[in-house]
Amino acid sequence: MTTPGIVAHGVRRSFGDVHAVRNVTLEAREGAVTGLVGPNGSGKTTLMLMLASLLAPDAGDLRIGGVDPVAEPALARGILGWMPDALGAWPALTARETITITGELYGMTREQARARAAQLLAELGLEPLADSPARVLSRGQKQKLGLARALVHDPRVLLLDEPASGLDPQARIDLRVLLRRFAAEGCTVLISSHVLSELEEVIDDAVFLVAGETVGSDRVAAAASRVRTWRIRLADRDATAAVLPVARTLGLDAGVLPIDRRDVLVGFASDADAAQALAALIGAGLPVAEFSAATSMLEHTFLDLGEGPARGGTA
Ligand SMILES: Nc1ncnc2c1ncn2[C@@H]1O[C@H](COP(=O)(O)OP(=O)(O)OP(=O)(O)O)[C@@H](O)[C@H]1O
Repeated sequence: MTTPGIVAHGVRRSFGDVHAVRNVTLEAREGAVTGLVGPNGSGKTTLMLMLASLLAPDAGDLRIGGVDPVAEPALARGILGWMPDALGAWPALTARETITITGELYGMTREQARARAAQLLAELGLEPLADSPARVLSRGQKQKLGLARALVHDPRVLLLDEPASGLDPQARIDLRVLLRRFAAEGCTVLISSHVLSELEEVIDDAVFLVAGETVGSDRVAAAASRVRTWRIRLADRDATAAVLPVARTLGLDAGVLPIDRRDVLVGFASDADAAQALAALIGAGLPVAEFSAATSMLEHTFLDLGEGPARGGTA
């Protein structure tokens, strides 16, 4: 395999009787952000560790920027940046020292590493904490330091395990901008997250992992195309009063339409059907104040693949 970006083929890894990764085949393109989506315990971290050359697979092939992380871990580590879900770093070192030493471990001179640390501290908004020991940083600040560490040697491939957990809304937006810029420069990003709505805003592609196995594209397409629920709200009445005119206009039985707070919920098989229904409601003179999908496409697909998600919250 010589394809740049990230490639995994038939990858397996067990811990005793636990088959953490049973059969993973995926490709994450260069110049794109790929989301790794799966429920708790589905094998995401195990897979990331193997890609990061920190855990050997029992079977299968891996390539990071064309390099085999099993056969050539040092070469692979020069290409990839790895951000684990929790920063396991030296608590007594300051943020600046942490980044500088990491840079030196990647072969930079002290001067180069210091300059890079100053640049990353500024870019990630960590300057006010640059000289505080890592142990006093909040969870979100530690996440930023973990990201700085992953970026220190200017990697071409970025592996991020739950990078947004603990970040405030502004920091999440900054992370999104940074990842998009990284991809626009031709790099490869693989990112796992439980916050599907957020992931959807940053990714180009998604890979679904269920019980240690990547889900094939036809199964994903089938899940994505199943009936999806939409929220409909009328401006001049509450949901109980809206059910009847909405159902009548759409030719549905009012008795079977669920209500959620101020919204009437209606299932549509496709975006085209939803668009047609919206046109019908407006055509009937109903004051439609809201007409939106109740779940993001990613969440909808994930739910339909038969697993419960960790919705909305962070890990
Ligand atoms: N070192 C280990 N020893 C034994 N079992 C392990 C080890 N690491 C992971 N596992 C098991 O492998 C499975 C996959 O774990 P993994 O951490 O890869 O899942 P995950 O998808 O990252 O989960 P989460 O979303 O909760 O972070 C789980 O059943 C876990 O208990």
